[in-house]
Amino acid sequence: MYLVTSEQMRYFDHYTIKTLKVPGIVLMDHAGKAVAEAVVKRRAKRVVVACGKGNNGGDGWIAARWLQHGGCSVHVVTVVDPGNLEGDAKLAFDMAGAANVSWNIYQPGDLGGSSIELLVDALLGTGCTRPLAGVYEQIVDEMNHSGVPILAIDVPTGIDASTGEVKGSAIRASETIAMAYEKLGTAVTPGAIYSGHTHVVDIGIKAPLPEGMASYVDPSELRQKWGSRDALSHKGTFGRCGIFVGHMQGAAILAAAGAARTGAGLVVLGTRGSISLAVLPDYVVRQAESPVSALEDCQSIVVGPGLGTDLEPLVGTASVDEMFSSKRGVVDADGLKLLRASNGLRRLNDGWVLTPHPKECANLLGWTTEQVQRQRLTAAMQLAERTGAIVLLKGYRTIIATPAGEIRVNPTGNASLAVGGSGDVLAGVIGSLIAQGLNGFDAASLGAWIHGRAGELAGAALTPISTTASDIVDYISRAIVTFFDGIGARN
Ligand SMILES: NC(=O)C1=CN([C@@H]2O[C@H](COP(=O)(O)OP(=O)(O)OC[C@H]3O[C@@H](n4cnc5c(N)ncnc54)[C@H](O)[C@@H]3O)[C@@H](O)[C@H]2O)[C@@H](O)CC1
Ligand SMILES: Nc1ncnc2c1ncn2[C@@H]1O[C@H](COP(=O)(O)OP(=O)(O)O)[C@@H](O)[C@H]1O
Ligand SMILES: [K+]
Repeated sequence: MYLVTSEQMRYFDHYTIKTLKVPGIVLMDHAGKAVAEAVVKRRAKRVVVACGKGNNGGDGWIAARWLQHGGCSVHVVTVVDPGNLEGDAKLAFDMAGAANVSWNIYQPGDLGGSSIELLVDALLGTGCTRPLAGVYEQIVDEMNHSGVPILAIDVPTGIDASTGEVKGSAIRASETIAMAYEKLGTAVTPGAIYSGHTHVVDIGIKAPLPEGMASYVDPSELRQKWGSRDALSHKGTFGRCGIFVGHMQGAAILAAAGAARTGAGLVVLGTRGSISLAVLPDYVVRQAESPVSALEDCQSIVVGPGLGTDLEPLVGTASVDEMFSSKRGVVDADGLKLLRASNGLRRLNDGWVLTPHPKECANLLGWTTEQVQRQRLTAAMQLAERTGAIVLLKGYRTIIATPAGEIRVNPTGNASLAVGGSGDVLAGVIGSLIAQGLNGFDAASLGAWIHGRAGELAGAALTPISTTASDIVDYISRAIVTFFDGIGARN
């Protein structure tokens, strides 16, 4: 499912109106009617629509007209004098006025009526370009404190529709009705948290899609690229995934388990010393002067899980430098510190996937963690551009960014994954997919999807409270079954 920016949405609107000759008011009528239908579905009978000065407000006036038409008790509170509306929004107001929709210009306290069952946010949509102030800030705060559920039209007011950033106040909606496409800013956090459930409605927009649009990670797209196993395949067909074992061996073994469950032909634990933990016979253990030489023949290397902080002996060694410049794989956790210490984030190839959590991302960029969490999309894109690698920024609605600026957002996963070792499993899963031949972007996307779904399934069966990282590994197989849902697992 595509996720669009404000700029792309403006182009789609423009193309539909100018090239396909569909008048803007027709699109707005479809939009307003879809909102009214969503309100009726919620069985709300007493509704207040808060309208702003742009076309989002126009959608609100039209929704009010349709609600009135359907027998609902509806009232509009507007933050601008309707006499100052322009274009389609003015037409929309005229239509609502002719239908005798009641309205008044917003006065603080207007929304205190205890009989209101639903508020509709038609204040600002994709045109919101600056932090809310004045009357917009006032009404948004009043709506948020009213205790009444809010349905947002297109984008909750105050969210940057392109980036998900919230620069000041913003509407906290329980539901968002998105016109034509979901906006990227309501798919990623923090915007996603303000949007509640987002439903997309078709309002008749049509235009040729530009290259490289952002999207949710989509199994139907990735099923074409991964999972088929023909009769003549052998373990060599599915690659060797190497795990660079450092001092904290438990994390490395979790990564190995994630890699094995995701189908690498062989999982190799490369170590300088010996492995003191019990290792399942599913993995091969190799000792060498450097873990890198033990993993020489691997198609991907997972560096970080269990590496430990004693990086001094590794920094600047020829084998580590050679690994970052010529191999492919995953860099996670302390591997990210090793990468920074080794090459100061010099350019990697996009066969490498960096998997920082927000604090690690902040350290790499020289930002604060709060800054990363406020601007997750920008952070992921900047790190990808700076390093030349694929960046997977962890957390709810994990973002996967390429150096060229392509974006995918992972829709799976919940707080069941918030447990030590969960990230180690993810690194192994992605490393396994790279070893099987997927490119870094697809491997990171599919890995995040499978890992997230495994966490959801484990949490549903075992409760999110008691799900462990090993449980996530155990549910990877079931996650893969749901990945192939509808067509059954490949032979
Ligand atoms: N014909 C079209 O273009 C259609 C537009 N649609 C709706 O129109 C919306 C986009 O309309 P607009 O481009 O008019 O944008 P908005 O309705 O979001 O409002 C933009 C206006 O608000 C001002 N503004 C921006 N940030 C502000 C802030 N923080 N405080 C106060 N004012 C602020 C801008 O200067 C501009 O005047 C979409 O989200 C969608 O709901 C849909 O009806 C489909 C058709
Ligand atoms: N609330 C959540 N919703 C979705 N995914 C989550 C949530 N909390 C954690 N995760 C996921 O769990 C993993 C945690 O990784 P990380 O922070 O590296 O943990 P660790 O270092 O303990 O293994 C990441 O993939 C992250 O996206
Ligand atoms: K809105």
